[in-house]
Formats: sequence, C-alpha cells, structure tokens
Amino acid sequence: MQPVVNCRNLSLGMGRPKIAVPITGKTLAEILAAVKPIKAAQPDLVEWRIDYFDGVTDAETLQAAGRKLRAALGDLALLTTFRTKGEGGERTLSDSDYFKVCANVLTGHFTDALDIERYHAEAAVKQLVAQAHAANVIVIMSNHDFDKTPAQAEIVQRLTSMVAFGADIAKMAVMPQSVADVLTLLAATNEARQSLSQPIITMSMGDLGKVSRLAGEVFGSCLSFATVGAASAPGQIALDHLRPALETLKLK
Ligand SMILES: O=C1C[C@@](O)(C(=O)O)C[C@@H](O)[C@@H]1O
Repeated sequence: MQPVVNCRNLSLGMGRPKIAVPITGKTLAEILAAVKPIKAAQPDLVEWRIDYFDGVTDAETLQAAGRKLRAALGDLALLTTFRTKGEGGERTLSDSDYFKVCANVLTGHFTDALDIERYHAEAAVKQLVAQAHAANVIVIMSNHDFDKTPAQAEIVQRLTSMVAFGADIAKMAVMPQSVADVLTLLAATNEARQSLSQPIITMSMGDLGKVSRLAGEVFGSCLSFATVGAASAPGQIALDHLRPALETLKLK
C-alpha cells in the first residue's frame, strides 16, 4: 500500500499526481484577480507563494489577505508557501522572521497545508511542524537546489530526513545540468517512494527536467506544479498541457 495523505478533498499519494497552481501576486488585488482563471482551469490545489506578497511580514495584513483568498477559493485546497531567497524565492528573511511568518499563517486559520523548508534550525523546524499539526494543517517539507542535482543517495537522504522531522509529505526540487541528472532525480524518487512512509513530491526543474513533471505517477511523485498565467519556477508546464499528459501516462 502506498502512503496517502488527505488534504481537504484531496488524497495525495493515490492515483494520478495532483495538479497545483501557484499564485504569485504582489498585492491583494492581484492575488484575488488570479483566482477566477485558476478556478476555471480546475487544478486540484492552489499554492499561495506569500514571498511575492507585499504585505507578508505584517501579521494582520497577511491573515486578512489569507482569509479573503480562502473565501474566494471555495472548496479548493490551499497550500501556503514562503520560499526564502536562498531556495529560489523572492525575498530574504532572517530565520526568526521566516518562522514568525509561518506561525502567522497557522494562526490565521486559512490554509490547508504549509510548506516548511527543511534546512533551518532543527528545533525551530520541529516546533513549527508540531504547531501545524496541532492546527490540523498538512506539512509539506521542502528543499530546493537551484544550481545542481545532488547524488541519488543524497536526495533520498534529504527526503528521509524530512519524514524524520515530521513531514506529512517530503518535497525536493533540483536543477539538472545534464540528462543524467534528470535520471538521477527520477531514480531517487523511485527509491524514496519505496523506502518512505510518507508520499513525496519531486521535480527536476528547467526545460531538461520537464519530463519529471509529467511522469510522477510512474516514478512516485504525488504532485506537479503547473501554470495558469505566471510560473513560480523554471520548467513548469501550462495546466492545459499537463492534465492530458498526466491522464495519458496514467497507470491502469
Ligand atoms: O516547491 C515548489 C516547487 C516549485 O519550485 C517547482 O519547481 O515547481 C514551485 C514552487 O512554487 C513550489 O513551492
């Protein structure tokens, strides 16, 4: 039995990979304007990339915007992510501000899932995981390498350590410099999905890695990020192209 995580109305880890679409608006007006076309495209989940949002460091502004977004999304599952600059995000924050922002997301009660970056201080990461679980929020723990693709064993080890830190889902995004790097990511995905007790999300970024965003059901990644409008990382495929490809590659 493959591990499955339920998030709102989604079962992650079962069947075809689910499709997430990022919202990267800077203002509340831009964020809310993105909702209509995204809903029309019918993704499975929306990712709010709050590192793009101008008001992210003010708790009240963040929470008020989060509640408006939540209401606008209806029953669509929401993942909230602050991606730090060092991992490919828009904004630099001190570690303590990063954890404050994430805690403000949780006390705002608007999100179904929270992205927590693995490579911050262990005690702080574990405390945030506990806070998320107490609030019934799914933890998607993450690590991004925008320069290279680590060795297969290293990718598996990082995903394994995320599960050891309490992740409900472990996520790894890497940059390929060669076709062999894409194969490394796919092999690591297949290995980790067999050894871990939780579902995983992986992707090889950029054009070379696009194939990894299509083939999750075969290799073991439960979610693929697609675009409706702006992309939030290199290599993301338009949702209208991704969905039929995932259906085509579906395992009977
Ligand atoms: O972790 C990820 C994956 C991602 O980096 C991608 O490559 O699709 C896009 C990010 O918005 C998201 O938080």
